Amino acid sequence: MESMTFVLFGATGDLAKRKIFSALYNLYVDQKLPERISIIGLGRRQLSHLDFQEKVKESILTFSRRLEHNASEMGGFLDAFRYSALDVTNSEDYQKLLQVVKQRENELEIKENRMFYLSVSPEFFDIIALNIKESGLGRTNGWKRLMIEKPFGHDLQSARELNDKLSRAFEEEEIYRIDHYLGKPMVQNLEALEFANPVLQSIWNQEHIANVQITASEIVGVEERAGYYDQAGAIRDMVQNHMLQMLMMTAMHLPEKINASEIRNEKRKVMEALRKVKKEEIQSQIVRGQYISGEINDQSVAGYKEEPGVNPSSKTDTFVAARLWIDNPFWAKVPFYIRTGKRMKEKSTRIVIEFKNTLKLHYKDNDQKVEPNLLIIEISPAENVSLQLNSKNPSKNGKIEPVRINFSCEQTGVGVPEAYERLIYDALIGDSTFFAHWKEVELSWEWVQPILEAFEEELLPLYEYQSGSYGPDAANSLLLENGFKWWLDEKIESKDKTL
Ligand SMILES: NC(=O)C1=CN([C@@H]2O[C@H](COP(=O)(O)OP(=O)(O)OC[C@H]3O[C@@H](n4cnc5c(N)ncnc54)[C@H](OP(=O)(O)O)[C@@H]3O)[C@@H](O)[C@H]2O)C=CC1
Ligand SMILES: O=C1O[C@H](COP(=O)(O)O)[C@@H](O)[C@H](O)[C@H]1O
Repeated sequence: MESMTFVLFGATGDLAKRKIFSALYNLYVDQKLPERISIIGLGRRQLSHLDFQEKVKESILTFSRRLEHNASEMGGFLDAFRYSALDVTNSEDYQKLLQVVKQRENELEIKENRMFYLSVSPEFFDIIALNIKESGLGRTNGWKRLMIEKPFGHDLQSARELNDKLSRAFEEEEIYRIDHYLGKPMVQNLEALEFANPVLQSIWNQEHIANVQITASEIVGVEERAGYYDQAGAIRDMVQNHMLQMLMMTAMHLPEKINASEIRNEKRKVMEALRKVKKEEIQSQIVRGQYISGEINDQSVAGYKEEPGVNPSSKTDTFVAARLWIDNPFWAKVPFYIRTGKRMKEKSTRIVIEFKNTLKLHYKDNDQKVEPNLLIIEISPAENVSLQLNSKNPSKNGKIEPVRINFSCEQTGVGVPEAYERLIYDALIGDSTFFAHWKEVELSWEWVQPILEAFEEELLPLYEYQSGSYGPDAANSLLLENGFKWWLDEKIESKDKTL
């Protein structure tokens, strides 16, 4: 790999501490960083290089997936780090930064390849890009790249404005928009699952599939992020990005060639075919909810409005479910259901593909209930693929019962790279397959925009749901109306109450 400089804005922040330093360290230990790399951390506070290196070390000891550390390896890694105090709004600080970058490039004989990682509040994304351009940091005779965290905009207009500003300093192919769900091994595996298995490929369409269900449920509540979350809600925090990315990865068509631009092209086509929800139809296609107090794992937890920092009369959605239709020949009659929520019964991200149940007809004259075949892709915390088939149970007089066949794909553990490692590595080698292209982001905002407006205009109810439940009952009705149910939910919980 070519030598380079990695400039980290927000190096004193939470994300750097919990994810980025460990990811870089693990890449270093796995020999996936260039031999010569200069890593420059930035933040407003004053820190010496040594203090900063000590902070990096502490983060790694606390958060790295590795349990054992070799002292000389750690020393070699920390040696790459320098710290420079910089206020992102102060253009003179970028001149100082340029000098530090150049000095290290000279010392280490590093090519002018520069990666800029923005792990700071999104309000700073545009000013930083502008200053990178104007200071000369972006004028290199190597490559330059920008890695950018979410959220990318607050709505369609702000996302477009941000993109316009970024594109004055960086070309689209130089921008790596992180969606950490695209770094999850099983999301990356979706592509192979379909395309590398002709048996699945041949039935991955509306002729054989009855519906697709994508769930991302969380046990945690809003935690310490009320300031951000109360303005965002589940629709911006999860649906606009992670849920729609999972939908694109599931529904995209096999490209002629499997490479970044072809895959992103196919994903874009899915979004272009995604039927827009008209405002007057939103109430019948979208369900929103907010958690109230309840019990999770035998612990009482507070309701959303009682959480620190949340407006006590907040109407923010902490749960969203939706029925979506993709108007193309592959998926025309297949409903896609998505749901995501905080303070739900379990932490589970999964995709369930329900196949059409033609067997019902054969068994209609006897008492036999035949369940449909399911393909269950568990993304996290378990990573697994299983197939639900039907089989005779000899101990029950040959009664036909569903059985699950597991193809264990467990990819966790100390030896397996985490999402941030995969994504940072891909960006370092210039592979943008698992980053969100601007077109995907824009089309996602276009789909979400009328829903945001309907929420603001109170065009649909905000259902309460108890913490520790599967969300409001109305989310079950979305499926029941088409004769389906959410698979893998143990039972349907209490009746809904509107706020
Ligand atoms: N934390 C997480 O788990 C996740 C975070 N993200 C995203 O990552 C980004 C960073 O989040 P997070 O680390 O949690 O945020 P923090 O608030 O913990 O850190 C913010 C960082 O920005 C720096 N900073 C703030 N103001 C300035 C300024 N004027 N000039 C220079 N530096 C400044 C701070 O440094 P100092 O105080 O020294 O100035 C600090 O290093 C955000 O976009 C967030 O949405 C995305 C997914 C998950
Ligand atoms: O981006 C986000 O994702 C997390 C959930 O991520 P996961 O990897 O734990 O499934 C969510 O908690 C957070 O609100 C959101 O900003």
